[in-house]
Amino acid sequence: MSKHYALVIDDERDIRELLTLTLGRMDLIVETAATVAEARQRLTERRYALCFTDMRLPDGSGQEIIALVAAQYPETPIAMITAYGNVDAAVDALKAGAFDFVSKPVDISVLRRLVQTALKLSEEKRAEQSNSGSKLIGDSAPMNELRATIAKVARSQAPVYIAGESGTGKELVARLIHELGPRSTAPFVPVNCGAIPSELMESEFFGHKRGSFTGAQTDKDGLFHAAQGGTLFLDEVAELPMHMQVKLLRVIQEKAVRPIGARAEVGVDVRILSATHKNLARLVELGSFRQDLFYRINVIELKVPPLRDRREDIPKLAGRVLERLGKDNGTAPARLEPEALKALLSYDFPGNVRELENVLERAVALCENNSIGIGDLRLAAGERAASVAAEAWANTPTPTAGAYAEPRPPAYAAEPPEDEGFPSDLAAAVAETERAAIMKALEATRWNRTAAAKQLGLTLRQLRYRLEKLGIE
Ligand SMILES: Nc1ncnc2c1ncn2[C@@H]1O[C@H](COP(=O)(O)OP(=O)(O)OP(=O)(O)O)[C@@H](O)[C@H]1O
Repeated sequence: MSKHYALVIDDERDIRELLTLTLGRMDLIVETAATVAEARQRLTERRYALCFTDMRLPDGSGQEIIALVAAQYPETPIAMITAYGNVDAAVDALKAGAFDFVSKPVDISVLRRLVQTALKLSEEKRAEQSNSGSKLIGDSAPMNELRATIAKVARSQAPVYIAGESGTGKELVARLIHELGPRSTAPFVPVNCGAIPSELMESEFFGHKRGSFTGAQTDKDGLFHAAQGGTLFLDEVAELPMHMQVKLLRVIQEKAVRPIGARAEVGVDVRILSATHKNLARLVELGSFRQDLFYRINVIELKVPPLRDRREDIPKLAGRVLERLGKDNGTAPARLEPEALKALLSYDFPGNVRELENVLERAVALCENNSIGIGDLRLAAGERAASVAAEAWANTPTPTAGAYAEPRPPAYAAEPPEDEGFPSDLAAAVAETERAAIMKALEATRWNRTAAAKQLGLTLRQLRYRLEKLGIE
């Protein structure tokens, strides 16, 4: 069993030594701090299985530390060391979030019991956290393997690159890596790199100073700042334009950002996770993604398998989705008729789990008597389903039709404007054309957003962004 660490915070050297000795005999590795400042520092350095703090410290109070631990390190039990008979202080400590207290002079048998309880508590908290792994549904061999890898990489601080088709659960995986790791109490900040206009990217990522460009009316913190101490998840990382790739590489190497218009750089402590449904290694070969950045973000690569490679997970996933939809609608979960389940099991799901969710949501709305028949699923014909998504991966675009090339003309023929005159409101006219094109693609694909995005030469994310912007449900 791995050893547990304990932190003893007391300005009296005798107490520190006594507790170090006693706890050491209980197989704990003890570290000490004599001030609030030192304790804060220690707490950022490691996860303690247990903490003890004195009430009065030269630069603050034990209460302060208890509140800090309760808020930021909830998995660490903390006990207050109080003067004998000081009931009020003990009660206050418990109210602030301490799990127990010990009175001076310390009684060794009381201390022993307290340590045992604390360690149990600490284990329970950890188990609770690792339970969040159950958010990832599926018991197939690839999913079990994925879960084990997630648990392993969560402990490391290395950048992880999550590869996999659209809708396979890459963002979910990124969240789990964050939640199961030591940064779980700090923010998880997801960024869709495909949805930020290129000219705003630098300011979004690094922030800006007031007046640094037209429109910069106030100081603004960037995404790196928002993720300080936590995790920044770069989704659709293949969509980063070249100039941002260079800047990002620098930030990762220097661990510092310089907001636009600022003189000095600011240090950042952020773990980088990234994902794309494209084949990033191919994009590197084609020259549209920098190799040096690829190596930096791809220290560990994690592959999320497509749903058609783990069909045995479909019934459980469908069950969970139907349960959730039932709850949302205030009804019992809809039932899948055997034929419908059979159809789901043999469908290819180019849009993976997200498509399964969409298919079921539509089916619940269409079905009668809360029972989903094969017709309610409206699955696309077999050949069409044959892996639109897999194509995005395998046929990663040639340099001319690449991620940074001009968008391809859509597969449907855009109709030339009937009137040769100028529109009186260009923005509205553009939005109208965009809406018409999107609606046409959606109807042609029976609202299969993955397939529609493909037809429009967009990523699914880009399509979703536009749907939201145009208010298309
Ligand atoms: N194994 C899973 N268990 C439960 N839900 C899942 C699983 N995989 C995916 N999902 C659900 O499917 C949806 C899509 O997942 P997510 O957004 O993580 O996919 P993605 O791979 O990041 O997609 P994209 O490439 O489009 O960004 C989400 O609602 C997510 O909760």
